[in-house]
Amino acid sequence: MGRTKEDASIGIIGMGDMGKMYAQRLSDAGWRPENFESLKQEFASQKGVTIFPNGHLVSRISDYILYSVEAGVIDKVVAQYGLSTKVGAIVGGQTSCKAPELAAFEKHLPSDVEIVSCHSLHGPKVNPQGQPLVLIQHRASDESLKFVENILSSFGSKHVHLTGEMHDRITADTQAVTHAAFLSMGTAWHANTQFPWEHGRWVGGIENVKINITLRIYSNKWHVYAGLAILNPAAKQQIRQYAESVTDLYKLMIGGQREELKRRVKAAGASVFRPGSEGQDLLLKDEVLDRFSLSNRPREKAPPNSHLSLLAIVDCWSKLGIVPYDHMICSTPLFRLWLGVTEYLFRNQDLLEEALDTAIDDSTFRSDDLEFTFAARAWSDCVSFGDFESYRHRFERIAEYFAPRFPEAVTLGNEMMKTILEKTTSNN
Ligand SMILES: NC(=O)C1=CN([C@@H]2O[C@H](COP(=O)(O)OP(=O)(O)OC[C@H]3O[C@@H](n4cnc5c(N)ncnc54)[C@H](OP(=O)(O)O)[C@@H]3O)[C@@H](O)[C@H]2O)C=CC1
Ligand SMILES: O=C(O)C(=O)Cc1ccc(O)cc1
Repeated sequence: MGRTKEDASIGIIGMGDMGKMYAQRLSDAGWRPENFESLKQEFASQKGVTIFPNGHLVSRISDYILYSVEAGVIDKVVAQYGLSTKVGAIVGGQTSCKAPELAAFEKHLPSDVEIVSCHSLHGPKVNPQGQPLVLIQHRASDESLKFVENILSSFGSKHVHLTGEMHDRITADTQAVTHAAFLSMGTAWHANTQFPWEHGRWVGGIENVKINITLRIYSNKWHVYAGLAILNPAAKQQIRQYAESVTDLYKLMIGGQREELKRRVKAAGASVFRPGSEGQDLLLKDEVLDRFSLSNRPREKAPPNSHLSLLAIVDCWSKLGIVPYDHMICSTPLFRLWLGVTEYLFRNQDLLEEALDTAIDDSTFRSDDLEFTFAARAWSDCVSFGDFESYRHRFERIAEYFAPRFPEAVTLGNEMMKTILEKTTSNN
């Protein structure tokens, strides 16, 4: 078709956080994205960006059109603008779950339109340099794939080529279950009316990661997490298994079944953290993690914690036959942190023994773990029922509780991510 990136016109439909990030980065590189009227002001000084009042005007003049809207409305939005797509253009989407996105493209786009979708595996505030960027050549020539790769090359991201189906399976393993764990932590703290940074029980590196990531998620938009969990069929099963693992381990803890608990957790650990990996560097180290505390309490020795959330993720991975290291190439920053803290616990035999003995002998964490168990099951039900409104309600109620600390948590969380990400690239 003879398109070159120099004279290509790039259209973005959905100028939210991700759409704006793409617009800024693509225009820096000399292309033109667009959107609607209210953004004119914001982008007035950004060279190469034209804001249009609607997706029809974007679609009819663009060579590559990227839908960056909420996953739950993708069908409606493509139905709305799809027929205005320029003849012979390429269309893609940025939603976090590809099955509904690709189905919407197939259903509503004219047959001369090619489809190359994408997914930046990080949030809008993370530098895309070196982060994974999934590309899906769904209905397109090799030449058109190259054209899109060329356009997005200015991000400096690592291109990962997958089918839509592979993408959804991997992101269910990496994203959906990770979010379920942190959402459950926030729910449990809220249920016990705790702000964890105000307690001596949650000090130290692992706890800093738990608190900062939980607040980071709740300070974000609910629909991002709801969409990628509810619309991805593989996610339901993963999240359900996580809730079952939490419940089973909690029952062993309150039943005082020390030997059975140790046997089960260690067997799961052996299948996830394969023998022979002992000599390898840990993804995260305590001196790094210790720096990022929301608490102004003096740093004491971290008190023992049962770490139910971490024991359960390893049990869950083991039950589903998931080896999380296999997904590093397609991992998000949060997943790498989550794997990092889990590995930190499981590759330190003393720490793991201490957590397991604490779970049996020390009742300090019982009520927290009880609420965590309820929370994991409730999030799993919410996702299984496919209920966006109740997801939104649960999410926003808890977000409101933590909101006063968001500004501080986001600043600290960004710093923590930046430092830790330098040490945990997706190559690890
Ligand atoms: N945030 C993140 O960390 C990441 C998000 N994603 C995915 O990217 C997509 C966008 O997410 P994000 O930018 O965070 O969410 P936002 O809510 O910030 O952006 C979504 C945007 O789509 C717009 N929109 C909805 N319907 C239409 C329409 N008919 N015409 C034009 N615009 C429309 C919304 O406008 P309005 O507000 O006016 O309704 C909003 O600006 C989602 O599918 C998400 O899953 C992918 C990677 C990371
Ligand atoms: O890193 C994470 O898991 C995030 O929460 C940010 C995020 C959210 C949605 C995506 O589709 C990709 C990245």
